[in-house]
Amino acid sequence: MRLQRLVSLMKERNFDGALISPGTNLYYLTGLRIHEAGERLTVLVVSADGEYRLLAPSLYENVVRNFPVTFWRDGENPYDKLAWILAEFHLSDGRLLIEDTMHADWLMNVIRLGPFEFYPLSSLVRELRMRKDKHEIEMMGHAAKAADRVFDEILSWDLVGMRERELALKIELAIRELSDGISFEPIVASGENAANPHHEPGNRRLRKGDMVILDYGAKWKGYCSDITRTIALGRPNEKLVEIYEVVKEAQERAYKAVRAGVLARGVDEAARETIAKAGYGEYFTHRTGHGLGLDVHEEPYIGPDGNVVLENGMTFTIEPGIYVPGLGGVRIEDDVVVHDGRGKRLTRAERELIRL
Ligand SMILES: CSCC[C@H](N)C(=O)N1CCC[C@H]1C(=O)O
Repeated sequence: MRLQRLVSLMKERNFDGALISPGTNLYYLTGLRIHEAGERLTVLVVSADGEYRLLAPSLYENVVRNFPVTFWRDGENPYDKLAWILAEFHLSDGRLLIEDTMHADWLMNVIRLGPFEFYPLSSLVRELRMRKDKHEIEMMGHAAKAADRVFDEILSWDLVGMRERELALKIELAIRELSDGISFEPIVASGENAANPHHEPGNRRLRKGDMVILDYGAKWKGYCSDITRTIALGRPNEKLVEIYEVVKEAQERAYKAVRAGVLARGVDEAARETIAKAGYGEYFTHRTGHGLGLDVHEEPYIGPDGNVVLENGMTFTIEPGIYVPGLGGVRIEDDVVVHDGRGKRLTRAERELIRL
């Protein structure tokens, strides 16, 4: 059980306890899918002795079953109950791991409960989550397939004249039809807007001559995909067509650089060098990729500072891009798993330039 693996790591690294609020770590460790209950304190308490208990609002009485839990009702002070659980688990001081995304006001109340030293939970859980098991990779495969299928659908739509935000909504609906939901709000960046890697889709209408960046992802049983394709409408500027080929080459070289045993930054270097040699180094303004799993951005990060040694079972994106202000941009992204010592693409949509 994953919670037991966390407890072993806690013992090994001299942590006394952990407080885990709802999110992907709680889901990963327990299988509990608890939606954020806003301001109502919800937290899993884990001790290095292997005891654990969820403290949750009574709203969840019908949701949390077969799991050790203490409920609190509106009108009660949940921090009194948290203090009792901590006392029961002999956690009156010491080194506590805290979920990185815990609300600051919850944390401020926790701080008052004892002379604890706080550490980010991610410092331990990242080591577990970075290495995916067979089941997780299978789920990511499903999420990636859904993304590929959505791309094929997009190609059948009448894109010229559509507003970026309309297309983003259509993409979102198509993803929801084929999967459990979106990994993040789709990016549709057309024409000169494509020079912004995180462009928020707006009212601009797609027109002939545009290069359009489409970046979106699907979820399957909590696991994310994340794909980017750049397509041409009509006949775009020749410079952008040249840029497309450079980005495609950079993406392929980075993909080929994936090996178990190499540093993540080696993969980044392969993409960065290709783009720099073609003269566009200053226009590649972000890392080459990021780990992918229950979160759309997680370890291992594939950037110039990526010091994780790649291993079988690690999953991440490879997504170099070139962004020229006033002209536009190109990004090509696939999801990759390290399998049998090498990279294997999970997303397989067409990578040659498609002209519609
Ligand atoms: C979660 S929104 C961005 C999704 C996108 N695929 C992405 O991860 N990136 C786009 C530009 C670089 C990269 C990033 O690191 O943010």
